[in-house]
Amino acid sequence: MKQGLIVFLNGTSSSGKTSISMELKKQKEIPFHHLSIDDFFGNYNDFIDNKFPDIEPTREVDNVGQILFDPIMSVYYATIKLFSEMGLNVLVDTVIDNDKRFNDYLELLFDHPTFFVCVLCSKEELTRREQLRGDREIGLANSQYDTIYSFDEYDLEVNTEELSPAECADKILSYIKSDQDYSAFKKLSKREISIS
Ligand SMILES: Nc1ncnc2c1ncn2[C@@H]1O[C@H](COP(=O)(O)OP(=O)(O)OP(=O)(O)O)[C@@H](O)[C@H]1O
Repeated sequence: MKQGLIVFLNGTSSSGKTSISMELKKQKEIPFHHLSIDDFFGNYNDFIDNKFPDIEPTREVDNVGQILFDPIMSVYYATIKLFSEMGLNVLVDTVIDNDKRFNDYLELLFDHPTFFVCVLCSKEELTRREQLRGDREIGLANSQYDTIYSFDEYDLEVNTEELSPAECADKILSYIKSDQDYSAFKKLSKREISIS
């Protein structure tokens, strides 16, 4: 049995990853599961932000985020891998916002078919979308920009300022159906992590 294809959508917040994922899920030719990091953190955002609506904590803990963050990421990684092992195609909707995270993904996916897609958008348009959405901090995408778009290898690039989500999804599907290789991820190397 073949491993499931991992379509890895890399782009800043508001670049359009979820919108493309929804279009890919809508079509029935190639079935996909959508694995969004936002869904994995959904229940825990208040803890991470230190907001406790009901009962106030009686002790201070500095690294609440860290205590929860790493285990949640591990569950996310394990789910991507498990789905692919089960022969299910997955849409990985996340942000690679630091080098350690990138190294984790490289280690996790090096022996799985990984289609690395750059979901690109200009800084001006990202800010415009943040203002329209109202549910993302203004400037978040710009603060992530240089790190997230620092990779020089992709199998495919989609520009969400020029193409609608449906057109981006079509481009991704055409690539998959063309039976071209998924080689970008394998060409990337682990990054040096500086310990300060
Ligand atoms: N191709 C596109 N053209 C125009 N607007 C778009 C396009 N793709 C997404 N948008 C708009 O941009 C906003 C963010 O889209 P979306 O939620 O898909 O981004 P995202 O990358 O998943 O963001 P996040 O990582 O913050 O969850 C939405 O308001 C959406 O309607």
